[in-house]
Amino acid sequence: MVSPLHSNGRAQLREDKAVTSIGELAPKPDLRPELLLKLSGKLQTTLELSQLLEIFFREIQQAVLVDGLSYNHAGNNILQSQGKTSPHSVSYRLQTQQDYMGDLTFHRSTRFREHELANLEGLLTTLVYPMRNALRYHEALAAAFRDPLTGAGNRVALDKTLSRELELAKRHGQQLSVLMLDLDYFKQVNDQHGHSTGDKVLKDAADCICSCIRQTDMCFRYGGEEFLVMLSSADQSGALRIAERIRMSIAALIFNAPKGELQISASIGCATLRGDDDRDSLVQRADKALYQAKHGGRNRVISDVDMAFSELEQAAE
Ligand SMILES: Nc1nc2c(ncn2[C@@H]2O[C@H](COP(=O)(O)OP(=O)(O)OP(=O)(O)O)[C@@H](O)[C@H]2O)c(=O)[nH]1
Repeated sequence: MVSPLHSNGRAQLREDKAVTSIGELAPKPDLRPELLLKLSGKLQTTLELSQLLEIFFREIQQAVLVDGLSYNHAGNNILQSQGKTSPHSVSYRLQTQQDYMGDLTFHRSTRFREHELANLEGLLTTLVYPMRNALRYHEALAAAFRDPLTGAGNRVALDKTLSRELELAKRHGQQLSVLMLDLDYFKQVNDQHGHSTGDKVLKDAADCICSCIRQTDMCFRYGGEEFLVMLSSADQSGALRIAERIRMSIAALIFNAPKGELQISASIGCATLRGDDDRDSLVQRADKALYQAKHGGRNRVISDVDMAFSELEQAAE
């Protein structure tokens, strides 16, 4: 089903018009069956959402000239666009009886005429099922890279992402920092409050970390109660600031466990990319700093630079 959402220009007439099928909209589409057949065939050649939108945007130009196309699926955090935005736009919601498949907006410098809107609606019917398949593929891929308990990235995602980001940071001379974070005395949480409370604590700690970082940063579950946070474009002082914010936010969490209120803390090791680093050396320095934070009493942040200083001091003694 394709439902008009909102629009401007002449298409404004359609605002709030609830439709249950294309057939209810007047006028009827004026599209060559061969065009629809060809478009349908091309849309079935890919499961990649961006490619699907690219094909759709390119092929519909034969029937209706459009400057740009944007696609938004808030639930899946997807926002994609083709071409350019223009003053006039018309939006449609794509859905079947079972699935919501996002909102699509067409942009143009001139108003859409009624027969063009009817044609767009006709063209959109070819997109519904390929879009559903592309979304399922997208969700399956996302699930393969996500830790099911916490929603953080898993180790597979970490391996892929960190190598890529490290290469990019080096090539563009940008900063990159990582935080290695471990919840303190987590075994006691499980032992005293039960495993399901432990699971809840892990999930809330991951949410808490994500709420302290930017959208371009990423949080991965590294192991049981250990997380790695990748901070793009963050130098040492920026990374320390974020680490401290995370530490304080986790310490402020209050859990209503069956045996009463429970609070937790986290120790964090922080390392910033150096010229001679590879993925392993960067992570190892963050891990070493985390070890220091644990041995320094826990609930604290230690950076690789602090660690280097204390090693120098020890050597001088
Ligand atoms: N509930 C729950 N517990 C987990 C999960 N993964 C690992 N754990 C537990 O996390 C605990 C980690 O314990 P330790 O490695 O001794 O660390 P700790 O008690 O946090 O002590 P420090 O790190 O030294 O502060 C173990 O009891 C694991 O069973 C999980 O997915 N859910």
